[in-house]
Order: sequence, then C-alpha cells, then structure tokens
Amino acid sequence: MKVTRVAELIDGKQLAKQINTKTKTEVAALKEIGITPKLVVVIVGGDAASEIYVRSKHRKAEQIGIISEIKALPETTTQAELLAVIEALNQDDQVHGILVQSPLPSQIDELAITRAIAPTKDVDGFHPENVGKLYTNAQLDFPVSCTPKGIMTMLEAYHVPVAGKHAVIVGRSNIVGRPMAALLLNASATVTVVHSKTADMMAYTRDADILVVATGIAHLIKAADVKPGATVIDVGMDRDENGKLTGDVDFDGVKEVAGLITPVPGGVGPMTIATLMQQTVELAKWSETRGTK
Ligand SMILES: Nc1nc2c(c(=O)[nH]1)N[C@@H](CN(C=O)c1ccc(C(=O)N[C@@H](CCC(=O)O)C(=O)O)cc1)CN2
Repeated sequence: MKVTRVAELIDGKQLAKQINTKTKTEVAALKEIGITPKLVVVIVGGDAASEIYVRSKHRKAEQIGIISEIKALPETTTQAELLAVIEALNQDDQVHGILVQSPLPSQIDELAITRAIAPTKDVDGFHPENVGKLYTNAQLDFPVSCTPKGIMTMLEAYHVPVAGKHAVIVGRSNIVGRPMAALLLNASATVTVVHSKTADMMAYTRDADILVVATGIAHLIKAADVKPGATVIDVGMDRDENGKLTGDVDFDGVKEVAGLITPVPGGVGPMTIATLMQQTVELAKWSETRGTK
C-alpha cells in the first residue's frame, strides 16, 4: 500500500513578520535611550534582482524605524572608489551596519571589499574575522550571514531537532553553504556539504534529516532525492521555463515525501531580510556596549 504524506509548510513570510514586529519594538526602546540604528546598503550597477532586494531592505528598515540609506554607484565604479565609500562609512559613528549588495561588477574584487568593511559594522557577517568567530564557535557577539542565520531561526521556530541529526547542505558558497555548515555544526548536527564535484550527490541528500539546498539550479532536488520525513530548506531563487520565480527543490514532488518544507517565494527570502533587520539592531546595541563588557 502506498503511504501518502504531505509536508507541513514552513511559512517564512509569517515568521519574518513576527520577527520584524519584535525588532520594531526593540528599535523603539533603543530610541528611548538615544540610539537610532542605521543601515547603509551599497549597490554597484543596475542588476535588476539586486535592485529589488535592496529596495525591499530599505522599505523594511523604514517600517521598523531603522534609518536606511542606499548608496547607488554606477556599473563603472572602480575598486578604489568603492573602497573609499566603505572607508567613509567605517569612520561615520552614526552608521551601525554596512552591506555591499552581491554580486558586484567583474572589475571589483569581492573579497577585498568584504575585508575593507569594519568587522563591527559587517551586518552581512562576511568579514574573515566574523567568519573565523563563526567557525571556531566563539561565544562572543558577532554578525553571521543573514540567510543561514534566518534558516536556523526557522528550524528553531518549527521545533526541528538539530543535535545528532544528519544535515546535508547542497552548495558551498560563502553567503549560504559554508556559514550554514558552521551554524549546523555549532548546533551539534552531523554535517555533510555536497557540491558540483561530489560523486553521487543524491546518495547524501537521500540520507539527510535536514536538507538545505542552495545551488541556483531550478528543481535540482526531486522527491526520490529526499528521505521520507526530512526537513527541506530551499534557498533557490530561480526562474522556470515561463520566467516564474521557483526554487532549487521540485516543491510539488518533494512535499509528498518531506516532513517540513519551505516554499519559494515566501520561505527563506523574507527571513533573510528579517534577520538583516535584527542584526542591524544588534550591531547598534553592541556598538554601545563595546568596551564595557
Ligand atoms: N550582500 C548580500 N548580497 C546578497 C545576499 C546577502 O545576504 N547579502 N543575499 C542574496 C539576495 N538577497 C538579499 O540580499 C535576497 C534575496 C531574496 C529575498 C526575498 O525576499 N525573496 C522573495 C521573493 C522576491 C521576488 O519575488 O523576487 C521570497 O523568497 O519570498 C530577499 C533577499 C544575494 N545577494
């Protein structure tokens, strides 16, 4: 007899709303003591998707009461010009969080830009100093890449057990795969990272209790690649053959097998922005307490 199962949906949009409400309350409390969190997002060039994400961040920050500024630089911006913008923001005491939207035009070395942002204002958590703290599981206050941090919040909110579970991450990017691996390891999961060079990748995905997919390949993961009852987190932002936004997971097939699943849109994306808001507020708080702890 065939057992049919339909996974529970992880509603990232709803959870993000709850987090944003809490963050708004925290901002109001900070303003009472004279601190107004400020976020500056730098965008270079006119990538259409990046422009949408940057506008969403700006709108959300303003709704929450965070001062938000977008610095839009032309496609032809040189590395030296971008470094000068970052240095000025590093020196500005009113600015708590600096984010340089990715991807950057090819004339700019992304790692050099990441290194130039003051670690204490690195709201993306991409600076090597912050990545080092994450990988050594430092019991300190430091920012972490917003997408994986938001995914950990989702797992906690939906009471997904992590310790002792097999977590498989598909993709090894600096923004998602690598920090996701560190966060899950720090939460005592047994972590496997698979990628484009992994032989028989699906042998690993089929064994995952928690499967996080961040490849940019639409519908890479099918029902047969998922363990029954697994928690499936789809980080993909892909376009299907009709130009419709879709994920790296074949949602319609996989929802029949998984225990919990995130949709695209409405899953990981809104959590990334909610986490960015949370982290901007945290940086503002930490900047005030630095030197007193
Ligand atoms: N400096 C950074 N650059 C980039 C990051 C990042 O965290 N830091 N992440 C991604 C893009 N991104 C945020 O910047 C992002 C992508 C998608 C969403 C989102 O809410 N998606 C919606 C759907 C939106 C749509 O309809 O197109 C959803 O999933 O529901 C938020 C943030 C790369 N660059």
